[in-house]
Amino acid sequence: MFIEPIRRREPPHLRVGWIELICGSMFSGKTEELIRRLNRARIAKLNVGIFKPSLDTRYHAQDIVSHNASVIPSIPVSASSDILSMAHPCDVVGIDEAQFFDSAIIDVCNQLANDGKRVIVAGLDMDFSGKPFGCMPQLMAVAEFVTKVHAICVVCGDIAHYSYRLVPSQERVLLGETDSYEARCRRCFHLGPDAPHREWVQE
Ligand SMILES: Nc1ncnc2c1ncn2[C@@H]1O[C@H](COP(=O)(O)OP(=O)(O)O)[C@@H](O)[C@H]1O
Ligand SMILES: Cc1cn([C@H]2C[C@H](O)[C@@H](COP(=O)(O)O)O2)c(=O)[nH]c1=O
Ligand SMILES: [Zn+2]
Repeated sequence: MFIEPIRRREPPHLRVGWIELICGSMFSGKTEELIRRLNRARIAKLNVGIFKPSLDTRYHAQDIVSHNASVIPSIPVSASSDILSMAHPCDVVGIDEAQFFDSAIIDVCNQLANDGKRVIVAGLDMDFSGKPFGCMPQLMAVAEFVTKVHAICVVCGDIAHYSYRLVPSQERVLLGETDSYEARCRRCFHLGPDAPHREWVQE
């Protein structure tokens, strides 16, 4: 488990900020981990701002919702630069689905951290074809802390770090959940549509 660096209450001009990145495949627990860290910051009575790309309307237009139904309210933004002005009063800034943001998100995160804020970003590190997704490689490079979380392969039960797409679209952006994607390990990702899904074992 990630142990948060202590957020001391220095005067704003003395604060040191940083970037934490939470990455992994779909269903790996990125959003749960983001919500966990943000809730702890709220318990510490810090001013927390939470943002997501407005195109992510999958579960809810405004809230961030995990596959396990944890929820936290957020502000949907269409351009990453919108976060800069809105996050001005915040001590802690949470950003979900970072892979969907434009490349300016890297400067935005750096500016927020340079301004003394704790910036916690979650996003998919690879798309459905196994290629690095958008701004994620650059965010990994500039973050002080990177946490890679893993799902469970729904074919064989091993650790999964790929998001296998079940539908024929080749568009990079295709919102969905278990209707359109499966978490798969390296071996089962390459088995394609004929992968033999393990049956439930009853003891
Ligand atoms: N194949 C899977 N592996 C692990 N967790 C899964 C899987 N399928 C569904 N889940 C559920 O998804 C939850 C994680 O959801 P979430 O935090 O939204 O993940 P992410 O943001 O990485 O897509 C898990 O706690 C679990 O309840
Ligand atoms: C692999 C992949 C995923 N997406 C979409 C599908 C979901 O709407 C989000 C990922 O959400 P999660 O919180 O990580 O489960 O991204 C996509 O558009 N393209 C892809 O290649
Ligand atoms: Zn597998």
